[in-house]
Amino acid sequence: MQVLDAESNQNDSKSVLVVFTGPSGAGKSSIIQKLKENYPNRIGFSVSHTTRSPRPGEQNGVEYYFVPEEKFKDMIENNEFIEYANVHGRYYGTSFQAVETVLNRGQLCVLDVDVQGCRSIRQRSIKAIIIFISPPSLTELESRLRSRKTESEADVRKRIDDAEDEMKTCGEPNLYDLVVVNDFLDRAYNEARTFIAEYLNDKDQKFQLSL
Ligand SMILES: Nc1ncnc2c1ncn2[C@@H]1O[C@H](COP(=O)(O)OP(=O)(O)OP(=O)(O)O)[C@@H](O)[C@H]1O
Repeated sequence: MQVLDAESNQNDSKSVLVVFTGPSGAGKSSIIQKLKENYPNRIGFSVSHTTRSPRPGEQNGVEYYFVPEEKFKDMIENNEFIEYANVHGRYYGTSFQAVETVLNRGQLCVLDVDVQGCRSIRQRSIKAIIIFISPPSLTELESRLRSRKTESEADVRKRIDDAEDEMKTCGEPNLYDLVVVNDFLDRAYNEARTFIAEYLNDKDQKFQLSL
């Protein structure tokens, strides 16, 4: 995985936006975590904007850029977001600027985005690799969510319901570059990693976010 190992040589430090998506509990964070562990200097994360209030200890520009709703809406109007969502009345978004900051460091910018966000990325013709992480089955997904013990019973049910719809998007043409079934974590991780490395090997030009 030479191209993923490249650290110091500027010419080898190719950058690309890598988007992971898929149902809650499918294993996106687990796979991203392994990429980060194995390629600590190659993987970067952009700082998102949000209208929610900072929690104790959170700093503006570190965990998030904390902005008033008016400012967030101005940014939407000005097309400054690659994707954004309103979750329980609070806005969250990934700005072009934040992603470019990571890409300009010669890093891969890794995002975890919902299916709607992926559609937005495709509609805007943003150059990105989009990888859908699929659970082996909904039964296995449910079992993993329960074992994680981070959700209430109602939240688990909601996630399983949403997962059924999200899984249907796997068959949509031109939405995802790769669908990885996360049966065994190491195998799924290797499949995603190999795909990214091959993409980087293919593209000689410096990565440009906009067409
Ligand atoms: N291949 C696997 N086999 C068994 N368990 C797994 C596998 N991959 C991940 N898990 C476990 O399943 C649970 C869900 O994984 P993870 O938190 O990575 O999902 P996620 O897609 O990031 O979810 P969310 O979108 O809710 O953050 C975790 O407890 C994780 O340790």
